[in-house]
Amino acid sequence: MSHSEPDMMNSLEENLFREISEWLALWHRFRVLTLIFTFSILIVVRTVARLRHNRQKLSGSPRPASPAHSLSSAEEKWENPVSGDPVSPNRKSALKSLPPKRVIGTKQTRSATAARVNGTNGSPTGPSRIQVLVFFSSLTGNTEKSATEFTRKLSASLKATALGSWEPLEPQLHDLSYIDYDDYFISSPASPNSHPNTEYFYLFLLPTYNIDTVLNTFTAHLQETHHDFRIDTAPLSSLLGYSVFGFGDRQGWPSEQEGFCSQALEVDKWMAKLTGKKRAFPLGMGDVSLDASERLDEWRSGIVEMLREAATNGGLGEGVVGSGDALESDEEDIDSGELVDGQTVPGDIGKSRTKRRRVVREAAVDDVEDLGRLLQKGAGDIVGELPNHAGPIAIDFTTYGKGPLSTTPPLKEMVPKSSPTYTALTKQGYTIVGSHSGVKICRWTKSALRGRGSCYKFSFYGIKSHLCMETTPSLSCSNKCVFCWRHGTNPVGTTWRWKVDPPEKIFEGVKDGHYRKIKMMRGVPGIRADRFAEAFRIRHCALSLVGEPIFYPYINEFAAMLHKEHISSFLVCNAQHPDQLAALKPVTQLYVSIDASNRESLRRIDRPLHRDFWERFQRCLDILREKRFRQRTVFRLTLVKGFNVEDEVQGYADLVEKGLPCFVEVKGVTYCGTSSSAGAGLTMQNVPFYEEVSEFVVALDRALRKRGLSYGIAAEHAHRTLSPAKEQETWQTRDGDNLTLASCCILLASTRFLINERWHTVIDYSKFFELLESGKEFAPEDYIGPPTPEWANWGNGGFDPADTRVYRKGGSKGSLRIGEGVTIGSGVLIGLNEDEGQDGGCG
Ligand SMILES: Cc1cc2nc3c(=O)[nH]c(=O)nc-3n(C[C@H](O)[C@H](O)[C@H](O)COP(=O)(O)O)c2cc1C
Ligand code: SF4
Repeated sequence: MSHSEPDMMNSLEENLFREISEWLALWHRFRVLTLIFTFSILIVVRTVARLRHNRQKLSGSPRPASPAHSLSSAEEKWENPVSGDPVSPNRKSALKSLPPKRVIGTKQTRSATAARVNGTNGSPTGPSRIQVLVFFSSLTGNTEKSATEFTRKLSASLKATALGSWEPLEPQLHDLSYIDYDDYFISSPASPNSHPNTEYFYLFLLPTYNIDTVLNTFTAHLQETHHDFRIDTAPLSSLLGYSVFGFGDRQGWPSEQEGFCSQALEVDKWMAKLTGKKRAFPLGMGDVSLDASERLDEWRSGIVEMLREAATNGGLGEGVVGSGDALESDEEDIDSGELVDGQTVPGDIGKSRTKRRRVVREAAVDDVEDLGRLLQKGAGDIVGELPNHAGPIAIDFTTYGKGPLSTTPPLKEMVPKSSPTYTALTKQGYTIVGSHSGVKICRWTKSALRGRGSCYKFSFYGIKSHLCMETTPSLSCSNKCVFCWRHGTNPVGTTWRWKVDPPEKIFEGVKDGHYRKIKMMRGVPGIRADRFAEAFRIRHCALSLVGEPIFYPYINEFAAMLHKEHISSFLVCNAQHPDQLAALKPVTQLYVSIDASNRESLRRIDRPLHRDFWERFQRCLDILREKRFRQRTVFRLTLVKGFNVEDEVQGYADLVEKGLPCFVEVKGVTYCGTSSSAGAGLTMQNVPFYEEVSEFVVALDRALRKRGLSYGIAAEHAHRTLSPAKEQETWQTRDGDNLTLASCCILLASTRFLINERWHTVIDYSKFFELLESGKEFAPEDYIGPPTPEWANWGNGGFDPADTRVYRKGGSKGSLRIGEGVTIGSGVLIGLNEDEGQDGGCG
């Protein structure tokens, strides 16, 4: 039987209808699942695509035009933001398709940097180019205006400065609101292929806002980059360097603690981390309502000078912690305990000190016993040369009225470069100049550079520590004092038997050494740009470092050179060379160390080499008495408990009566923890507490009055700590270095300096030079300056309120003695050198 055509059609339609119904039923049954699945797939695909896009930005997305940047005509064409090479549109799309890139910033080693600069690492040599990038941000336009002007001036200065073989490129200005941070702050720009030796240098000009601005985003970016596990912690370490200048307003934010320039500080901190501490110049700060443009000009000059030096030396050169040496890896935060001078990190303090002591122990002591051995061994090696001076002679300071020696032994250098003494002294931070002079910056200079206080000479006499150079033209002396912080490494002797360097050589050498040390401070966190700039004009010289300055045969010529450059002179001698003291021409202030009040005590403390030491000492007091109307004279007393304090007040009063000094400075001994001091029986128990020093001064004052002598307690510089009995009153300071130090000095003055019931201990330095240059005789009263500041008067502490006292974070509440060592980490007791812990200067 066959089906008709309409039947067949019906059956087909039925089948189709059934299938559609089944599909619809299936759809209704699974539609939710299907939709979810489809959306999931779409989301995954989209996320992957976005991720790929973002990672490609690391290697090269076009940089959006910056309005400020367009000030420079050099930036018309599109460049590879990393290398700076021009990129064709085709190359751009090729860059986009690159796979995600891991960004690696290599920490530069000294040798690598040198090799890069010299082209000895296989990279092409040829003249280097310096590309300065100036980044700024601005809300109300002030910083933008300053940055534009700054860049223009910088460009002119760079063109006018001899940068050796380095070619300065036109500085580029970038507004942080418009650039892509990834282009500049994830890795250092690479040199363009056409100029493989391009060095990049970043400058930042930043205002501070306590409201949310682009700077918050920027600092967050720096912070994230530092912490990003895909990126090395110092990815910008191949920059030549960086520096930051902040604009703030002291009217609303008077101090850094209250937020002045806080965002510039923040950026400076993160950049130090990202560059591996390549802060090439200190953070500058300017008050927009007072001195911003002046400070900015100063800062610019400093930057140009630094670049000039970098060009000359082939890099930033040496620096102390945090100053441009990528190898330094300790924490940026100074409060975490950075030893500025010792290049030591907290955990290493014990180790480093131990090492230092070992070096010192290994160093042979050039003391009097060694002299014979040295002379025998090295006789005839070295003959001194004194161009323009009276030839090398063996000078015996210690014999009276003798003619020249009949036989002149061949002379040798006091501290030859090859000697262990030289090694030990340089390790301790001295710069040895010529063969017998030294210079070192003391911790107060560093402290003042950070705005954290000057030494007692500022409180008493108006000397700013960052303008002060501490030096000696003779590392040798004729005592072996128990408290000497020379670690027994210095040469001693009763006669000068060494080659004599000419004063010009010493003068130039010590200035150069001092400035070099100051320069090395440029990258230390907290250094104030204004003080840093000022520090390159020495105004004072403390001739007191170690040794005996008047031992040097040309001390008068040396002092004259200081005075010619209007550098005041404070000279400390140890009262063992009366002839030289008598022949000394006026200095700004003349000191004699009074280490004991009687013969036996002096013998025990100073361990003098001269047999007639007490007679010499007495003669020096007579000479000082004679000089008291021609220059300011000072007794410097160093109290050592158990040696020269107890029952000696009357003895000291006798000495004051004999010498009638203008001033008596009293300080407590600093324990230096060396084997020499331990060998002499000196321990921490010999270090007096602050109130013990004060009690002594009060008793001495009383004793002087009883004798009818007109003296009074004028001033103090008390970085004090109190004894455990007064522990609740204890506060601890941390001035500059990482250790909490106590330091105190109290000044008794003759009433010649009490005018209208006010002490006048400060010096009028200009007047001093004027009087000196007049050639006429003058008296100390002729160069008295303004009254001693109120805050320095006895009982007021002596800390300049304009500076910032820094309290140690989490510091122990226990009491430290003056100059006491502290126990750190592994429990090593660290002795402090006097120059680290106290007021520098010998005696
Ligand atoms: C709202 C506001 C907040 C500020 N906050 C601070 C501050 O916390 N610390 C500071 O030193 N200056 C502060 N300043 C001062 C600015 O940093 C200063 O005026 C600066 O020159 C502004 O730069 P600009 O004009 O480039 O935006 C503030 C100013 C304003 C208007
Ligand atoms: S301690 Fe001495 S060297 Fe240091 S700043 Fe004071 S005076 Fe100058």
